[in-house]
Amino acid sequence: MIDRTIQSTSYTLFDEMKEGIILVDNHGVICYFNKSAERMMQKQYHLQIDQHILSSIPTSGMMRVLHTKRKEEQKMFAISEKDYLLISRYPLKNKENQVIGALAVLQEAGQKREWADDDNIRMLLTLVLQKSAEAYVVVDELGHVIMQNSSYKELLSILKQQNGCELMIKNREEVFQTRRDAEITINTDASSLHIKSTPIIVNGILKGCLQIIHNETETVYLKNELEQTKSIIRGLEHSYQFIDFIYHSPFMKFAIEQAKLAAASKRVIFVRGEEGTGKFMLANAIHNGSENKFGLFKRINPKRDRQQLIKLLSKRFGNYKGTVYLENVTSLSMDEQSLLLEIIKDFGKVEQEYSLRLIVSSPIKLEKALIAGMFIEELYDELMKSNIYLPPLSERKEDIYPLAKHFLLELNKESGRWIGEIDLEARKVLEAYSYSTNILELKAILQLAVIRAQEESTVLTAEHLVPISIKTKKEQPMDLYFDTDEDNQTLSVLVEKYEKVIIEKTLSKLDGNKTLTAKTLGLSVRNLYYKLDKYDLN
Ligand SMILES: Nc1ncnc2c1ncn2[C@@H]1O[C@H](COP(=O)(O)OP(=O)(O)OP(=O)(O)O)[C@@H](O)[C@H]1O
Repeated sequence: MIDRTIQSTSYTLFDEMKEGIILVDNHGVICYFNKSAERMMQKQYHLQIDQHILSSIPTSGMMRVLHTKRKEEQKMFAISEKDYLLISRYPLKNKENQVIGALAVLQEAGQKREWADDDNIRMLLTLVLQKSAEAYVVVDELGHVIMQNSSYKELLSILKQQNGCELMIKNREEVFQTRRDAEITINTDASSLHIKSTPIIVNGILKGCLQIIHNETETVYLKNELEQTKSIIRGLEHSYQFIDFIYHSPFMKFAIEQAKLAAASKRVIFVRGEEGTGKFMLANAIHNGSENKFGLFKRINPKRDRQQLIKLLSKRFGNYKGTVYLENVTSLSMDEQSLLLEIIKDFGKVEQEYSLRLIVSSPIKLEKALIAGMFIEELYDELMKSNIYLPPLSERKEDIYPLAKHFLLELNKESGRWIGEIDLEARKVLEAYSYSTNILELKAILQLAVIRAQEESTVLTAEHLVPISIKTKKEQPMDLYFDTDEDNQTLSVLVEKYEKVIIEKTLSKLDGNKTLTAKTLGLSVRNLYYKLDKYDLN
């Protein structure tokens, strides 16, 4: 029970207060409430002395305070959907610290505010919008601007240039019609703006629209930068200059001179040459020697890079500021050839301004395809107008030795060896060899030779050039176990015997490497396996 003296002195005081006061005993029974409390509560609740607080206010927190013995300050309490009270509740304790009741102090918190009508909220919103890096504009249902932030104002000049204001209105009208979010992106070479419009609906009524403009120009710029950097890195991996070419032959000298001239012109260039003669290397050097050198160098193999090929043939590389290297032109279908012909003709037109540089190559003699009716004659004529021929190593033997020395140096660097010399016999062997894949094969042979050479070797000898030694030996009398005078042996038996010994010897010389053995003997790996099985050499 609440002390009677407290009661009498407090009640007179409480009656005068504008705050509402409600007092309950330790059981939660209402002992007192002042006029302010009655007035504040009457919209929803009916307070009555000697009634339990939960009968008057079912959601009251007084029982909790009695139980926890802890005060609660400035808690929001809803009287109706719009009206709120701020309530502080205090446990009342006697001298023995026993809870004898609880006191609630009620203050009016006012009405729940309408977003747009309330100055404070408007101020708060404006502050948030102003601080945002995104550009915002809020318009009412008639399209009048209610709020806009500084980022939006900054973007206005770009928006105006790009027809952006009209597009924003269109986007907003779509929102008004559908009452759903709508988005649009405005892209130009210089900038990219993404606009998102959201309806503002209050109590089911459309009040306006919030438009957020995200300036992606910087992102796009950074993306482009990244692409360019990547392309430069990619380029560096396979980047060639004219000075990287090793040659002594007049043929190559002529080809390089032609290529330098071609790099300075805008013509479509056709590079001809057998496999591994340096067509890619030359195309890349032309790119790096041209004004397109900062653009990407795209290599398109018609069989592998279908999408890129389609892009090229449908002229979607129009303003591409790099070089497209289309290799293996003979593998294009006739339809594709005629599209390519159209593009090449376009390049020839004076009025046609192509920033793209196009280099086409073919590893086989086009004449063969032409005679077989597999190549469009007009395309052949067009290509041949500016063709550069890279001869096979057999036609420029004087290049073999300097090339071999060059690759040897590279291999030394890679493997930490020092084979600085190629002896005379090895040189002769290298120069006499008939390379089927030209410089590619020369490189492979030297690679293997370095592996085979002793750790401390400083001179490359013919002994190290295994595949070549064998091929050369094939032309000369061979030190194989083979006797054609043997009686009672048919030719096929003799051939098989001979074949078996050759495979066995080659395999052992190549340290059991089946791929190289197959390559050296001109067999497919599958065929070699078949023969190994047949002669029980596994
Ligand atoms: N004159 C040269 N000097 C130095 N290296 C060369 C020379 N010619 C070619 N190479 C090298 O030989 C290898 C084969 O060259 P590339 O790939 O350019 O030949 P390709 O004719 O394009 O071959 P494919 O017909 O297989 O496409 C490359 O590693 C290249 O760097």
